[in-house]
Amino acid sequence: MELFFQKYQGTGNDFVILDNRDERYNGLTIEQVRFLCNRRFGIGADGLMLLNNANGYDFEMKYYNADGRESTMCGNGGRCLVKFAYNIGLKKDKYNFIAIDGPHEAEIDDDGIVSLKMKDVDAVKDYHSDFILDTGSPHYIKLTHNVWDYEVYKKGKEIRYSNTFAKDGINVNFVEQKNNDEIIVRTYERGVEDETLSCGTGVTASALVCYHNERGFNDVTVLTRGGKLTVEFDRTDDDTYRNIWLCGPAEKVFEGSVQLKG
Ligand SMILES: N[C@H](CCC[C@H](N)C(=O)O)C(=O)O
Repeated sequence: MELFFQKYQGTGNDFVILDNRDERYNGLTIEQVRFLCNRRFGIGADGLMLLNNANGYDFEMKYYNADGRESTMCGNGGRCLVKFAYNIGLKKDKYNFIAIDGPHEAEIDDDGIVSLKMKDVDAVKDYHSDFILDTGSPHYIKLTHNVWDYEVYKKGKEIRYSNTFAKDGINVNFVEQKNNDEIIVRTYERGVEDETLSCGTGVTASALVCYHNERGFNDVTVLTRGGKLTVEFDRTDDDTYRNIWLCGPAEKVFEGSVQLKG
C-alpha cells in the first residue's frame, strides 16, 4: 500500500501525520508504525498521528508512540495536528477536536503559534522529593540544577523502568527554575524510550509544578532543547489547575509517500 504522509515538528518533537478521514489507514500494525517512525529505515519521528473524522468535532486525534503502540495525549502532537488540519483545508478560527483524554480547543494566531487547551489537572502528588501528575499523559517531575548538563537518558530510564513505573511507564522530566516565571525542561519520553527535544504534556506538567502565582493566573515560559513554549493556567483555591493552554510553534517539514509492506 502506498502511504501519503506529512512530517511536522513542534519545538523539535516530531511526528508523521496521516489524513485518515477516508479510513484508508485504519488497522496500521505496531510493526508498520514502528517502521514509519524509524529514523534509519523509515521516515523517522517521535510519534505518528491519524486525523480521523468525528461526529460533533472538527476531527479526532489518534496518537502512536515511536514504539508502534497507541498512547495517551501528546501536547506537541495536538498542536502539530491542528496546523496540519489548517494546511489540508480545515480552516477554523477555533478548533474543537477529540483525543484519548477528551475534547480539546485550539487556535492558530497570526504568527502561526498554535495554542492548545489541555485537560484540567486536579492533583499533583508528592513522590519522595519529586512530583507526579497527569496532563493527558503521566509525568514524573524532578527539580534539579544545571539541567543542560544532566544525564537525562540514564536517570530518566532508571525512573521509567523502576518497579513503581515499569508496567505502565511514565515520562520523566528534569526541571530547572531559571527565573520566577521561566523554567528549563528536558524529558525522557515513554514509548520513544529516549530524550526528546521537547514534550508538550511534560512541559505543561513542569509548568504547573513551578507555578509563580499560588492563586490565579500563571504564565510560565519553558525553554527546551527544541525551542520555547509557554504554558498559561489558573491555579484555583483548592490547588487545582484550570484553563491550561500550551502555546508554541508547529511547522510542516516535508511531505511524501512510502510503500508500506504487510
Ligand atoms: N510519549 C508520551 C506521549 C507523547 C507525549 C509528548 N510527545 C507530548 O508532546 O506530550 C506517552 O506515551 O505518555
